[in-house]
Amino acid sequence: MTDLPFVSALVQADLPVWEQCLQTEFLQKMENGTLSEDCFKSYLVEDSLYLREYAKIFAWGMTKATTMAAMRTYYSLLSFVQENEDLTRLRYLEEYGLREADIQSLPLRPENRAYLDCMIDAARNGEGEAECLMACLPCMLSYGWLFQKLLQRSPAVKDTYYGALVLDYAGPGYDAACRAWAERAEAACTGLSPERAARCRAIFHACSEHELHFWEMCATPRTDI
Ligand SMILES: Cc1ncc(C[n+]2csc(CCO)c2C)c(N)n1
Repeated sequence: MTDLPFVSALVQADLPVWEQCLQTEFLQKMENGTLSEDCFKSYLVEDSLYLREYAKIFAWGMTKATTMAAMRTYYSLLSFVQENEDLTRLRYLEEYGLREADIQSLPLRPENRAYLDCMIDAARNGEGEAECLMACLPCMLSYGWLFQKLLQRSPAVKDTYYGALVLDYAGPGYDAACRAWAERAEAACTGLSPERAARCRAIFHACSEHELHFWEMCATPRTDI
């Protein structure tokens, strides 16, 4: 991504945070095959709630779109999230006897709520596409980076129960999607005033930190499912 200077600099600056994500108890256990199904089930439930709310970031983005190109970015992101995020997750949920409809009334845990509030605030109160995309990007790019690393370091993970999830994010299809989002974010962040560029960097960084807190939270399962 050296041809995307704004986005590359963001990623470089936050690699230490993403490295910390890899060191969290949840991902370490996923990598070495000792993650309990309780923890994983809890992650799936929390993440399903997260993804439902995550869709609203694009809704806020759309209200501010000034071009058809921006509109298209939002709806293609929205449909990608709904289609790609859902397949594997719904299959796992089903194995636990959980249907998506059954978990909708569960409360979001505080770390999840705080992360979503941060993203929604950026999309709702930011000036436009740049802020909205900065809020979404760490979630998208960190997953690609994390699961590629995990698979490189421990190829045997693909033969574990969690292999399907890892492969979803570590493959070339997901990588190509990340590249397309990064290009879109680069275009949205090119030529911003220094003040606005700094605000965008702060949003990206805050969201990377929230990803870390989300992984940390997942080491302790929910007690209400
Ligand atoms: C807490 C949390 N953070 C990131 C993702 C990953 N993710 C969410 S939307 C999206 C883009 C389309 O797939 C990606 C990669 C997740 N599932 N849960």
